[in-house]
Amino acid sequence: MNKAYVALGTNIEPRIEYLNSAIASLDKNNDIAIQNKSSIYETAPVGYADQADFLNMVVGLDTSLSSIELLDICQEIEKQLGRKRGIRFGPRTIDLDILMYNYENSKMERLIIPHPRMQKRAFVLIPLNEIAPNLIIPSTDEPVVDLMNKLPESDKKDVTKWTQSGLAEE
Ligand SMILES: Nc1ncnc2c1ncn2[C@@H]1O[C@H](COP(=O)(O)OP(=O)(O)OP(=O)(O)O)[C@@H](O)[C@H]1O
Ligand SMILES: Nc1nc2c(c(=O)[nH]1)N=C(CO)CN2
Repeated sequence: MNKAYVALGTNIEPRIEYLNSAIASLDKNNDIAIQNKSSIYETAPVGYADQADFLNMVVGLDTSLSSIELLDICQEIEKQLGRKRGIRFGPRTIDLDILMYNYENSKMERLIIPHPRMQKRAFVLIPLNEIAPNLIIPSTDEPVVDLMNKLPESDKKDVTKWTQSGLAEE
């Protein structure tokens, strides 16, 4: 069995429905078993500022799929949920990024693991830290908690827990 971490992001309404549908689609795949889920965070857009806030979260899963087969499933779910490719880093109904696959450190044409931008992203490291603080990221040899603590305060403050009621928790 292989262990993978997948980051989910959405900034087109209904954001919560897109997250829930993507997780349900992953979980109903016979070759995937979701083991843990982070809280959902509301996050300011990074990379391309002129767009709506995102909801982000991370799931940990066990899978018998290879990393490329898992990427195919993630891209299929993106397609089913109406993701259109447009502006780089721009708005999307759902984005599924493979952060880690076992302790692989590999670059293929379609897939780079660990995800090349994860170490700098508060919207990835804060939820990942909730479910896997001690996970070592091979390209850096550092655990998630240390990478998260090194993020600038200004990035961390743009990531707040999201609740259905709309009342922020932190
Ligand atoms: N670890 C990875 N997870 C998902 N896609 C990846 C990964 N590494 C490389 N890719 C490739 O990146 C391509 C572009 O992905 P995508 O359009 O989701 O990028 P993006 O969401 O705009 O940016 P980012 O990857 O920074 O979140 C995909 O077609 C996929 O083949
Ligand atoms: N806050 C936030 N910003 C982003 C996100 C995301 O998921 N959350 N995804 C992006 C796609 O690459 C670009 N910018």
